[in-house]
Amino acid sequence: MLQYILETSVYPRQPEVLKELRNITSNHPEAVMATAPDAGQLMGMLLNLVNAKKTIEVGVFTGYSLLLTALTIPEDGKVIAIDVDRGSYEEVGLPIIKKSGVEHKIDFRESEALPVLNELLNHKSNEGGFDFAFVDADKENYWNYHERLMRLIKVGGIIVYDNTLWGGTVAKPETSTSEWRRGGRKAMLELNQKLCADQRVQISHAVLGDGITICRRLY
Ligand SMILES: C[S@@+](CC[C@H](N)C(=O)[O-])C[C@H]1O[C@@H](n2cnc3c(N)ncnc32)[C@H](O)[C@@H]1O
Repeated sequence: MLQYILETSVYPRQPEVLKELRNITSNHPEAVMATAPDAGQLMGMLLNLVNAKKTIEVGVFTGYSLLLTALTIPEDGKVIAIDVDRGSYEEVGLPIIKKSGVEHKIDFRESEALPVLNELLNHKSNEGGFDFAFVDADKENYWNYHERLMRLIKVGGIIVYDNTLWGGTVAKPETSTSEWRRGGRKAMLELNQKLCADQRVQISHAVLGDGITICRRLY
Protein backbone atom coordinates (compact mmCIF):
# COMPACT_ATOMS: atom_id res chain seq x y z
CA MET A 1 0.00 0.00 0.00
CA LEU A 2 1.35 3.39 -0.95
CA GLN A 3 1.84 5.82 1.90
CA TYR A 4 1.88 9.57 1.46
CA ILE A 5 3.42 11.45 4.31
CA LEU A 6 1.91 14.86 4.85
CA GLU A 7 2.38 17.09 7.82
CA THR A 8 -1.17 18.24 8.45
CA SER A 9 -1.18 18.48 12.19
CA VAL A 10 0.51 21.84 12.63
CA TYR A 11 -1.75 23.87 10.38
CA PRO A 12 -4.83 21.66 10.18
CA ARG A 13 -7.12 24.30 8.83
CA GLN A 14 -4.94 25.56 6.02
CA PRO A 15 -7.04 25.29 2.85
CA GLU A 16 -4.05 24.42 0.67
CA VAL A 17 -3.28 21.37 2.83
CA LEU A 18 -6.85 20.18 2.46
CA LYS A 19 -6.71 20.78 -1.28
CA GLU A 20 -3.51 18.78 -1.56
CA LEU A 21 -5.00 15.93 0.48
CA ARG A 22 -8.06 15.90 -1.75
CA ASN A 23 -5.92 15.80 -4.90
CA ILE A 24 -3.80 12.96 -3.63
CA THR A 25 -6.61 10.82 -2.33
CA SER A 26 -8.75 11.26 -5.44
CA ASN A 27 -5.89 10.63 -7.89
CA HIS A 28 -4.41 7.74 -5.93
CA PRO A 29 -7.09 5.45 -4.54
CA GLU A 30 -4.45 3.40 -2.76
CA ALA A 31 -3.17 6.40 -0.79
CA VAL A 32 -3.19 6.48 2.95
CA MET A 33 -2.72 9.73 4.82
CA ALA A 34 -0.16 10.09 7.52
CA THR A 35 0.47 13.12 9.69
CA ALA A 36 3.37 11.89 11.79
CA PRO A 37 4.07 8.27 10.88
CA ASP A 38 6.41 7.57 13.82
CA ALA A 39 3.78 8.74 16.31
CA GLY A 40 1.22 6.68 14.41
CA GLN A 41 3.34 3.55 14.77
CA LEU A 42 3.59 4.08 18.51
CA MET A 43 -0.13 4.62 18.77
CA GLY A 44 -0.77 1.39 16.86
CA MET A 45 1.51 -0.46 19.24
CA LEU A 46 -0.20 1.01 22.32
CA LEU A 47 -3.61 0.01 20.96
CA ASN A 48 -2.31 -3.53 20.48
CA LEU A 49 -0.63 -3.67 23.89
CA VAL A 50 -3.89 -2.99 25.71
CA ASN A 51 -5.92 -5.10 23.25
CA ALA A 52 -8.03 -2.02 22.66
CA LYS A 53 -11.57 -2.76 21.59
CA LYS A 54 -13.53 0.28 22.74
CA THR A 55 -11.87 3.64 22.18
CA ILE A 56 -12.55 7.37 22.11
CA GLU A 57 -11.01 9.93 19.79
CA VAL A 58 -11.28 13.64 20.50
CA GLY A 59 -10.40 15.60 17.34
CA VAL A 60 -10.75 13.80 14.02
CA PHE A 61 -10.05 16.34 11.26
CA THR A 62 -9.51 14.25 8.08
CA GLY A 63 -9.36 11.00 10.04
CA TYR A 64 -5.76 9.82 9.91
CA SER A 65 -5.52 8.69 13.54
CA LEU A 66 -9.12 7.48 13.32
CA LEU A 67 -8.30 5.24 10.35
CA LEU A 68 -5.24 3.93 12.17
CA THR A 69 -7.34 3.11 15.24
CA ALA A 70 -10.16 1.53 13.25
CA LEU A 71 -7.68 -0.65 11.35
CA THR A 72 -6.00 -1.76 14.58
CA ILE A 73 -8.97 -2.66 16.80
CA PRO A 74 -10.81 -5.95 16.19
CA GLU A 75 -13.81 -6.42 13.86
CA ASP A 76 -16.26 -5.91 16.72
CA GLY A 77 -14.36 -2.93 18.14
CA LYS A 78 -15.77 0.61 18.31
CA VAL A 79 -14.32 4.13 18.17
CA ILE A 80 -16.43 7.02 19.36
CA ALA A 81 -14.94 9.79 17.22
CA ILE A 82 -15.79 13.37 18.16
CA ASP A 83 -15.22 16.53 16.16
CA VAL A 84 -17.02 19.86 15.93
CA ASP A 85 -16.74 19.65 12.17
CA ARG A 86 -17.74 16.71 10.02
CA GLY A 87 -16.70 18.27 6.69
CA SER A 88 -13.00 17.35 6.49
CA TYR A 89 -13.69 13.82 7.73
CA GLU A 90 -16.45 13.18 5.22
CA GLU A 91 -14.63 14.76 2.31
CA VAL A 92 -11.14 13.36 2.76
CA GLY A 93 -11.04 10.53 5.26
CA LEU A 94 -14.36 8.74 4.93
CA PRO A 95 -13.86 7.52 1.34
CA ILE A 96 -10.59 5.86 2.42
CA ILE A 97 -12.16 4.51 5.59
CA LYS A 98 -14.96 2.97 3.51
CA LYS A 99 -12.43 1.50 1.09
CA SER A 100 -10.55 0.03 4.04
CA GLY A 101 -13.73 -1.71 5.22
CA VAL A 102 -13.68 -0.28 8.74
CA GLU A 103 -16.53 2.25 8.65
CA HIS A 104 -18.71 -0.02 10.79
CA LYS A 105 -16.30 0.42 13.70
CA ILE A 106 -16.73 4.21 13.76
CA ASP A 107 -19.39 6.11 15.66
CA PHE A 108 -18.80 9.71 14.55
CA ARG A 109 -20.31 12.44 16.75
CA GLU A 110 -20.34 15.94 15.29
CA SER A 111 -20.18 18.03 18.45
CA GLU A 112 -18.06 19.85 20.95
CA ALA A 113 -16.24 17.08 22.80
CA LEU A 114 -17.14 18.01 26.38
CA PRO A 115 -20.92 17.47 26.07
CA VAL A 116 -20.32 14.09 24.40
CA LEU A 117 -18.00 12.95 27.18
CA ASN A 118 -20.46 14.24 29.80
CA GLU A 119 -23.30 12.38 28.11
CA LEU A 120 -21.25 9.16 28.09
CA LEU A 121 -20.70 9.63 31.82
CA ASN A 122 -24.46 9.87 32.38
CA HIS A 123 -24.52 6.11 31.80
CA LYS A 124 -22.92 4.25 34.66
CA SER A 125 -22.07 1.33 32.36
CA ASN A 126 -19.61 3.56 30.47
CA GLU A 127 -17.47 4.14 33.56
CA GLY A 128 -14.26 2.20 32.99
CA GLY A 129 -15.85 0.92 29.78
CA PHE A 130 -13.15 2.08 27.34
CA ASP A 131 -9.63 0.78 26.73
CA PHE A 132 -8.00 3.70 24.98
CA ALA A 133 -8.46 7.39 24.15
CA PHE A 134 -6.61 9.71 21.80
CA VAL A 135 -6.93 13.46 22.39
CA ASP A 136 -5.94 15.80 19.57
CA ALA A 137 -8.24 18.82 19.67
CA ASP A 138 -8.46 22.22 21.42
CA LYS A 139 -5.48 22.35 23.76
CA GLU A 140 -7.16 24.58 26.35
CA ASN A 141 -9.61 21.79 27.17
CA TYR A 142 -7.15 18.90 27.54
CA TRP A 143 -7.38 18.90 31.33
CA ASN A 144 -11.19 18.94 31.17
CA TYR A 145 -10.99 15.96 28.82
CA HIS A 146 -8.55 14.25 31.18
CA GLU A 147 -10.89 14.50 34.16
CA ARG A 148 -13.69 12.87 32.17
CA LEU A 149 -11.56 10.31 30.37
CA MET A 150 -10.09 9.19 33.70
CA ARG A 151 -13.57 7.93 34.55
CA LEU A 152 -14.33 6.47 31.12
CA ILE A 153 -11.05 4.61 30.60
CA LYS A 154 -10.61 1.38 32.56
CA VAL A 155 -7.83 0.86 35.09
CA GLY A 156 -4.85 -0.23 32.98
CA GLY A 157 -6.22 1.63 29.95
CA ILE A 158 -4.39 4.37 28.09
CA ILE A 159 -5.02 8.03 27.25
CA VAL A 160 -2.73 9.66 24.69
CA TYR A 161 -2.41 13.44 24.37
CA ASP A 162 -1.04 14.88 21.15
CA ASN A 163 1.00 18.08 20.66
CA THR A 164 2.41 18.23 24.18
CA LEU A 165 5.64 19.80 22.86
CA TRP A 166 3.61 22.39 20.96
CA GLY A 167 6.27 22.94 18.32
CA GLY A 168 9.01 22.92 20.97
CA THR A 169 7.65 26.10 22.54
CA VAL A 170 7.13 24.43 25.94
CA ALA A 171 10.93 24.35 26.31
CA LYS A 172 11.43 27.99 25.32
CA PRO A 173 10.69 31.29 27.00
CA GLU A 174 7.36 32.88 26.18
CA THR A 175 9.13 35.86 24.64
CA SER A 176 10.59 33.69 21.88
CA THR A 177 7.19 32.11 21.11
CA SER A 178 5.15 33.55 18.28
CA GLU A 179 1.92 35.25 19.30
CA TRP A 180 -0.40 32.61 17.80
CA ARG A 181 1.34 29.80 19.66
CA ARG A 182 1.25 31.39 23.14
CA GLY A 183 -2.21 30.15 24.16
CA GLY A 184 -1.35 26.58 23.19
CA ARG A 185 2.04 26.80 24.90
CA LYS A 186 0.43 27.91 28.16
CA ALA A 187 -2.18 25.15 27.94
CA MET A 188 0.45 22.48 27.24
CA LEU A 189 2.72 23.65 30.07
CA GLU A 190 -0.18 23.55 32.52
CA LEU A 191 -1.28 20.14 31.27
CA ASN A 192 2.22 18.68 31.48
CA GLN A 193 2.58 19.96 35.06
CA LYS A 194 -0.81 18.62 36.13
CA LEU A 195 -0.19 15.24 34.52
CA CYS A 196 3.19 14.99 36.28
CA ALA A 197 1.43 15.56 39.62
CA ASP A 198 -1.47 13.21 38.87
CA GLN A 199 -0.96 10.12 41.06
CA ARG A 200 -3.75 8.28 39.23
CA VAL A 201 -1.62 7.82 36.11
CA GLN A 202 1.74 6.51 35.04
CA ILE A 203 3.03 8.85 32.34
CA SER A 204 5.60 8.77 29.59
CA HIS A 205 6.44 11.51 27.16
CA ALA A 206 7.46 10.49 23.64
CA VAL A 207 9.38 13.02 21.59
CA LEU A 208 7.70 12.01 18.33
CA GLY A 209 5.79 14.21 15.95
CA ASP A 210 4.76 17.24 18.00
CA GLY A 211 5.21 15.34 21.27
CA ILE A 212 2.78 12.81 22.70
CA THR A 213 2.10 12.16 26.35
CA ILE A 214 0.96 8.66 27.23
CA CYS A 215 -1.02 8.14 30.46
CA ARG A 216 -1.85 4.72 31.88
CA ARG A 217 -4.64 4.74 34.44
CA LEU A 218 -3.38 3.18 37.67
CA TYR A 219 -6.55 3.28 39.77
C1 LIG B 1 -5.24 18.42 14.85
S1 LIG B 1 -6.86 18.08 14.29
C2 LIG B 1 -7.06 16.35 14.60
C3 LIG B 1 -6.16 15.51 13.72
C4 LIG B 1 -6.45 14.03 13.78
N1 LIG B 1 -6.39 13.49 15.12
C5 LIG B 1 -5.47 13.30 12.90
O1 LIG B 1 -4.54 12.65 13.41
O2 LIG B 1 -5.60 13.38 11.69
C6 LIG B 1 -7.85 18.81 15.54
C7 LIG B 1 -9.36 18.64 15.34
O3 LIG B 1 -9.98 18.95 16.59
C8 LIG B 1 -11.26 19.49 16.32
N2 LIG B 1 -11.70 20.25 17.49
C9 LIG B 1 -11.21 21.43 17.96
N3 LIG B 1 -11.85 21.81 19.06
C10 LIG B 1 -12.77 20.85 19.32
C11 LIG B 1 -13.75 20.67 20.35
N4 LIG B 1 -13.90 21.56 21.33
N5 LIG B 1 -14.51 19.55 20.32
C12 LIG B 1 -14.36 18.64 19.32
N6 LIG B 1 -13.45 18.76 18.32
C13 LIG B 1 -12.68 19.85 18.32
C14 LIG B 1 -11.03 20.36 15.08
O4 LIG B 1 -12.24 20.56 14.38
C15 LIG B 1 -10.00 19.55 14.29
O5 LIG B 1 -10.61 18.78 13.29
